[in-house]
Amino acid sequence: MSGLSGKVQTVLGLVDPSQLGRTLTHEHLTMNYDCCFCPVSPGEEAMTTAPMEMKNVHWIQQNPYSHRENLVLSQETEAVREELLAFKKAGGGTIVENTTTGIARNLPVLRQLAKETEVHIVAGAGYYLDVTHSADMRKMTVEKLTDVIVNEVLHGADGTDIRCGVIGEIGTSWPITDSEKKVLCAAAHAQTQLGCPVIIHPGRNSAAPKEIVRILQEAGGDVSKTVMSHIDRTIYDPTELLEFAKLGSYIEYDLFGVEMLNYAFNTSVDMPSDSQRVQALAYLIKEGYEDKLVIAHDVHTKNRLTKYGGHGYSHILKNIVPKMLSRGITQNQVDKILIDNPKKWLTFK
Ligand SMILES: CC(=O)NCCS(=O)(=O)O
Repeated sequence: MSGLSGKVQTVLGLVDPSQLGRTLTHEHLTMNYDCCFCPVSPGEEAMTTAPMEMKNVHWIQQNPYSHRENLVLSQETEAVREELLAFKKAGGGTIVENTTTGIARNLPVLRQLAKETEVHIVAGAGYYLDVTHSADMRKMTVEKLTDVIVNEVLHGADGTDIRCGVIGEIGTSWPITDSEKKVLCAAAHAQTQLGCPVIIHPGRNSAAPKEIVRILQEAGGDVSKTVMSHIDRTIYDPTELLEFAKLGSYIEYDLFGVEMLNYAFNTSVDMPSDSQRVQALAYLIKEGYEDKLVIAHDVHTKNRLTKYGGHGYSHILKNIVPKMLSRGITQNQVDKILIDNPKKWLTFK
């Protein structure tokens, strides 16, 4: 294991796990999502470049991936700084920033935000979806990819001395591509060397999380120290959910705040509401999984910011926690989900 054992690595250095407090395990503070632009139906093209103003807010909320400017969260550092101060005031402590290579990770901005707001920020190592993999990166062997990821954690990423404290979000499509399989194996090998947390973005198919766990395990990864993201839009069937839960990863409901009729990336599924997300958490708690749940908003487009009429980074603390309590989830269970589980996951072995 590395010299990081027993610590959490933030963009400002190592901290004792007891310092983290309430933690959102999957957010973005600066990124660019151009790679996932969704074309609109004929006749609606003008909306893709419509100004981000009040009369267009509802359309953008319903079609977030079809509005060009909405995809450029990296232009909103000032608004994000204000939001982080509000998050801290609401009782928040730590944000895991999941932006990896391919969607414009910007570590100097993360370090600046952490200094200015005193929110702990943990940055992500590794690579996003296949669609963002460069020609050079595709030529790399698993061993070379492992070296890159290990280096991002031990020495710093993107030519900086700013170190990542988690591997991911590692992007996977469905079906998982060959290049993504190589990255998953590299993530598992790097995790074995470092004893570090890993977080995965599964493809949009209920079979995807299980298949990812299989690949990670075969490569020697520690699934008990891995978060499976976006379960909200991936596994709906309660029986399938329990089958997946048995595999032992953390289960992340991370689209809190998203209320959307048609989910453009997979129109065959109905995106759950926040109330349904809380019901899913209550169900998994009843089935004995309170030690394996983590939650977040996965802010990754501008419309999610309060500046644009969105819910911001404090929605969980201000609105979802009271809802959880009103639906029979105890304060002790809330604290596990927001404090204890993230702390355990983020601490290097
Ligand atoms: C940045 C990112 O990967 N967000 C996930 C969006 S999705 O709709 O849940 O796939």
